[in-house]
Parts: sequence; C-alpha cells; structure tokens
Amino acid sequence: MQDQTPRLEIKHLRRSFNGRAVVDDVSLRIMPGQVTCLLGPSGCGKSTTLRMIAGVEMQDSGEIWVDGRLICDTVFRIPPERREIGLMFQDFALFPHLSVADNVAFGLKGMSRADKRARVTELLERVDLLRFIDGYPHQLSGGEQQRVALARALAPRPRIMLMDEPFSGLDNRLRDGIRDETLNILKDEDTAVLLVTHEPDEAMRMADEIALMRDGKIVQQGAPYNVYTRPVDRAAVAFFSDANVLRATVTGALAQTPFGRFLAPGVPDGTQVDIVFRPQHVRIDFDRAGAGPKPTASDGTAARGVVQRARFMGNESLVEFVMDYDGSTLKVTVPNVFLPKSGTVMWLTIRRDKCFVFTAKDPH
Ligand SMILES: Nc1ncnc2c1ncn2[C@@H]1O[C@H](COP(=O)(O)OP(=O)(O)OP(=O)(O)O)[C@@H](O)[C@H]1O
Repeated sequence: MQDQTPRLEIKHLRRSFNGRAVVDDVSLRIMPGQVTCLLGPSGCGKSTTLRMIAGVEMQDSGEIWVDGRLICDTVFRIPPERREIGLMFQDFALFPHLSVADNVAFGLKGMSRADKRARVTELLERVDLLRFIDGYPHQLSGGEQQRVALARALAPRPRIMLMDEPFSGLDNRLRDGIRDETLNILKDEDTAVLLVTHEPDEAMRMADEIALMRDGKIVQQGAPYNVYTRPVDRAAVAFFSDANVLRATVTGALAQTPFGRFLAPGVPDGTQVDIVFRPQHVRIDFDRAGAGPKPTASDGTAARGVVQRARFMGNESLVEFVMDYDGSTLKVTVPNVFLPKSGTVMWLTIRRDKCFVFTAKDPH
C-alpha cells in the first residue's frame, strides 16, 4: 500500500504585517515526488508562505508538518538548518571564492571526502556540468550557474524543495530546458516541491497541482487542467488568459444576452451575473448580406461586430471586435493566420459549453 502521509503539510498558516493579513489561513499538503505551484499575482503572500516553511519567517499561528512530524507551531520550532528543506531562489548566488565542487558540497555534512566527491560528481553529471567541477562561478554563464545552484540545493537530498521564481532570471531559450531538467531530477529523488511563481505558463508546465493564491488566501487548488477548465470565479479565468465578460440580469434562472440566453440554475431573479469566456471559444462568421449564421442550441445567437484590429501572435491570431450591441470590445483568438482588415463586419457566436456563469461581485 502506498504511504499516504504527506511529505509537507501546512495547516492554517497566518502572518500579518502592520495589522494586514498577508498570509490568511493557508493550508496545503504535498506528497513525495509531487510538485505544487503556489501561483498568484505579485504581493499576494506567496514568498511569505515559503519563508515560513523554510523557517526564516515566523508565523502568527498555524502548523508545519514534515512526514507526519510537527516541525513548527507557535511554541515549538525546529531551526531552519535542521529542517532538511532545500531552497532555491532567483538570486541563487553561488559562493564566488569556492570552486564549483565546493559549492555543490557545501551542504554535505558528516560524509567522508570520497563520499562527498562521489555525490558532487553524480549531481554535476546530472546537470551536465561535470567538466566545470574544478572551475569557479565567474567562469560560468548565468544558466550554468543556475544549474550548479540546483545541484547544490539537491546534494543533501532534501525531502522538500522550496523554489521561489527560480527560473525568472533566465532567458526564454535556456529556461525551458532547465525547468524540464530540474523537474526530472526532483522527480527521480522523490522530493516534494513547492514552487512559487506569478506566471501561469510556468505553473501549467511544472505543476502536478496548482494552488491559486490571492490576497493571502488560496482561492482554488487542483490539477492544472481542472483549475484552468473549472475556474472558481471571474478573476481565476482572467489570471490564465484574456477573458471576455457579458453582464446580464437573471430572470427565471436564465440570463438574457445579445448572444442568446444562458442557464443560471439556482440564481435568484434580479441577480446580476457575469458570463465569462476565453477568446479561443468564440466562433467567427462572415457577414452574408447583413445576416449571420442561424441560431443553434449549442452556439446560441450570433451578434454582429466590427474588426478593430488583428495581430499575428505566432501560433494564433488575436482579433479585437467592437460589438454593435453596446460598443464594448471582445477578444477572439483564431489558430494560425487570420488577419481581417479593420472595419470588416463579422458575426460572433460563443461556445456555450465553454462559458462560465458567475454572480457579479463588482461594478462592470
Ligand atoms: N517583513 C515584512 N514587513 C512588512 N511587510 C511585508 C514583509 N514581508 C512581506 N511584506 C508584505 O507582504 C505582502 C506579501 O509579500 P510576499 O513577498 O509574500 O508576496 P509575493 O506574493 O511573494 O509577491 P512577489 O511575487 O512580488 O514576491 C507584500 O505586500 C509585502 O510588502
């Protein structure tokens, strides 16, 4: 039977600065070999959460458990250096006066010289830098230094790795390769990983599970596919992609819009709702002598819009429309190249199965 004790568990962590709750009742469980991404906008409390787990910041309340053992609450506290937690931050700074081998061996305590050398060799081979074993940090490129930092963090076989935007200092070409390599090593070592990022792409690429954080709270948690396809609110949609929004009022569990009626089950009459959809879920039709496609059950009614501008984005084209019904702008993406001239009249329909209906929380 598989061991079900989480490698890392945090329970109801809270931390305030100057009376403001920066981390507000955050709980998480991470299994061995699992990568969880704490994803959220700048200032939402991600780094503070990580710093509390690392032990360099003290929580106001809440508990931290490793492998079923309490390591920190408000009275009991194992110091950072005894937590067996690896850290990798963006400013990973190697020790400039130490060789690459000594940098990697830095955290290896209580081992013979030969065992240390063997572990250092193994890790440098893994990150493909064995040839630099006796070199110094200033002789390496940024990406190579980052890989040495990774080897250094992994050397003591930490049970948990905390990573705070570890790849953001790298250029795009290097980043993908290093991310994948890092992930492979961490999986092989069965390390539980908590990675902080504000980039949805990075989270989707790295995570087994995403914890979406906002204003100090985790607002949604799950596999990347579930978080993306079943967002909890309008802001959760907008965090991952552009989002189009139609505001409507509910009558008889239906919301009437220029694109036809949408089901709003259980929503009381008179409630304002937002119908939210991503740009890739809009269909475009050409104008046929002043008319669009006929309404269908799956796509509803077509609404007329005028192309404002169209841009080629690489894998897709982004077309912005000004809609006839209220002059608002809708964004539509189309695979490959589709660049209609501005001023072109077209008809839009929305993929109803891809729409989200949320109770409106704020003025439009
Ligand atoms: N020691 C501190 N004293 C006062 N305020 C702090 C302290 N540390 C963090 N904060 C505040 O707490 C909030 C959350 O900071 P935190 O670094 O956790 O956010 P973050 O989500 O990691 O953001 P970023 O991605 O920009 O680093 C910020 O408003 C920050 O100014």
